[in-house]
Amino acid sequence: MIFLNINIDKYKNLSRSLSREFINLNPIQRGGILPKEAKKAVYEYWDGYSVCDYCHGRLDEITYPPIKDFLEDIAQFLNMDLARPTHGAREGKFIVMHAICKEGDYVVLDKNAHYTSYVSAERAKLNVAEVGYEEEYPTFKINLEGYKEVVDNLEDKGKNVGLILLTHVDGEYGNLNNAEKVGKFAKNRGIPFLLNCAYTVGRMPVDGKKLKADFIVASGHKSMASSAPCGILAFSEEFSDKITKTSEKFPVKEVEMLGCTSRGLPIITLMASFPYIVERVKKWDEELKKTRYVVDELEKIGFKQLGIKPKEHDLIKFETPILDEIAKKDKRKGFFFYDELKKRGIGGIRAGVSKEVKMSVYGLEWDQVKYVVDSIKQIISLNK
Ligand SMILES: Cc1ncc(COP(=O)(O)O)c(C=O)c1O
Repeated sequence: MIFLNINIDKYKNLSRSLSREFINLNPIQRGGILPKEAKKAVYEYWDGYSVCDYCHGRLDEITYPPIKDFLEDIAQFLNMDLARPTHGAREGKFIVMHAICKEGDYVVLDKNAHYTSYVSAERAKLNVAEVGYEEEYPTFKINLEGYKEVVDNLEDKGKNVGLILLTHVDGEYGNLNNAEKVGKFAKNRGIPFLLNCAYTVGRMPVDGKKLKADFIVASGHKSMASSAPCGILAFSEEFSDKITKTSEKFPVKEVEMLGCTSRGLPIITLMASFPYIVERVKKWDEELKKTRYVVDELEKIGFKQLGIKPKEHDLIKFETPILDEIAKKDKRKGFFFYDELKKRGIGGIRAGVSKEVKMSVYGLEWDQVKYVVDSIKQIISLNK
């Protein structure tokens, strides 16, 4: 038999090298840590299509577990009209682009947009046009006024702009954009507006109507304390016909959802974490205090924060010439920092990188935040 050549030992006893006892500073992972209530639900729902016990044809209509209610509640939480589960922010973006744009249309997006915004557009056979920076190094701040110029230029050339996309907070610098400004512009021009909230919904309060968003995409595993892959697409009533269009052959199934999206454990964790999320976004100011404390303290020892100052989001990117100097002398090269942090029970910093580091202390207790700062200071003073 062919499969006898497969070495299956590596699949036995899968264990995670970054153990749960570690303080994980990886910005893409800090917002996805499950509270204990959600961990308990995992035991009940870990089998395949576990949410489908009482399904009458469509995921968003399931009443037990309460997916139907949850979608109404999450829409309300985001101040949007309707919501559907997705497998993540990227799937939400693709759904919107595919449902509302025509092949060859332009998506106008910010230069800090995530790669998945570009790939979604490519998959939907759309073109992209970028809105650039007001300032490059060191803030990499997007010139929001630039949306008008880019749209005007395209329209002057007879191109159709099918969608305006803004990354609410980008994954490179953690810059928070004034979404309301872009939302108002989009409304005035009659162009649908998609706000990518992968890094905001579930971490900080987001009010879709205030920001004039027609669509909000959120990421369960990045920012809503859920297992991957899952997310939310919230949208306004105006676009519901296109987003929720049903199949001709299978009239109960929504085409853009390929019938049903998150049909098992991830959506359970998303729902089980919802009460926790509702509470934690109220503590956003405290999270910003922790973030700013880290920046202030580490700038004292030669780190330089990139992106807009003061921080309005927990993702911090530092330029770290001091680490680079040490790496040049240390036999472990750039790996010394990762190695020294690991000895102190801290993980999530990319191994081998010494010129720039990204980190987040979102959701850590103050004593843990101080421990991280003190550990980094100690590593530098002992190794330089
Ligand atoms: C700004 C931004 N958008 C989208 C994503 C992708 O999110 P998802 O995995 O939910 O598709 C990321 C991931 O890092 C991101 O930083």
